[in-house]
Amino acid sequence: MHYAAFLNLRNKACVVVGGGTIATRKIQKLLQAKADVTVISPDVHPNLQGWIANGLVRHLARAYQPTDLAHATLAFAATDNRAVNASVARDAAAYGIWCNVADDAEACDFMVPAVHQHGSVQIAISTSGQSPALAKRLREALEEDLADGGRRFYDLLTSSRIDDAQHADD
Ligand SMILES: C[C@@]1(CC(=O)O)c2cc3[nH]c(cc4nc(cc5[nH]c(cc(n2)[C@H]1CCC(=O)O)[C@@](C)(CC(=O)O)[C@@H]5CCC(=O)O)C(CC(=O)O)=C4CCC(=O)O)c(CCC(=O)O)c3CC(=O)O
Ligand SMILES: NC(=O)C1=CN([C@@H]2O[C@H](COP(=O)(O)OP(=O)(O)OC[C@H]3O[C@@H](n4cnc5c(N)ncnc54)[C@H](O)[C@@H]3O)[C@@H](O)[C@H]2O)C=CC1
Repeated sequence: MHYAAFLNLRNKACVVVGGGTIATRKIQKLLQAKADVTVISPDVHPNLQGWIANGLVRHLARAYQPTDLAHATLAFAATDNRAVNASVARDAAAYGIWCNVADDAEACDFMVPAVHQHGSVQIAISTSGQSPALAKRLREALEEDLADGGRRFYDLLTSSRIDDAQHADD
């Protein structure tokens, strides 16, 4: 079982290796958290290109080098090359920083959950890395229910309140 936590990444140096679809998804969430993002990749996804042009993301347009992690707080290995991702994870460990590895749940120091957000409330869903597609489906089911009035979700909250009250009487 992993330890669930919400990170304050404001102004923290986050280095993302790889600039494709998955890197772009991770970076979108990092920008929402006001992290200081550097992406290292010879080419980048069009959305990422826009953020780079707007000065929201720093881009090193080349292949990864081990010293790229020297001043990072967190590392994200998100290339389409397993060996490169494994090197990023190894180098991060040598620098004593935590690494998310997009193609290897076992190698992750931390994993990114599926998140439903409403204002300052966030509901994060993880399957402990066992089924990311299920985490996504659960988030979508929650969002569909909430868009439809949230009856199932509120029923669940109410029933757990009753359980809590019963336990309090024990
Ligand atoms: C361990 C983890 C590491 C990490 O990335 O943090 C990881 C790992 C892997 N994902 C893989 C596949 C897919 N992942 C998704 C989607 C999401 N994956 C996310 C998180 C995580 N994915 C972490 C565990 C989270 C947990 O605990 O459950 C989400 C929740 C968050 C996010 O990425 O932002 C986001 C949904 C966001 C949302 O919509 O809410 C989809 C569907 C899609 O993309 O539409 C597919 C195709 C699935 C299919 O086709 O079945 C593979 C195989 C890759 C390969 O070999 O090709 C690996 C590698 C492995 O499993 O070892
Ligand atoms: N964790 C997750 O949620 C998911 C993970 N994946 C995994 O993520 C990996 C990446 O997927 P996509 O983003 O769709 O691939 P993609 O092909 O869109 O992007 C790969 C990126 O890696 C870059 N790259 C390749 N070698 C590099 C190097 N040596 N240094 C720096 N950058 C390098 C490329 O320039 C490209 O920008 C896939 O291989 C897959 O295994 C796939 C689906 C979901």
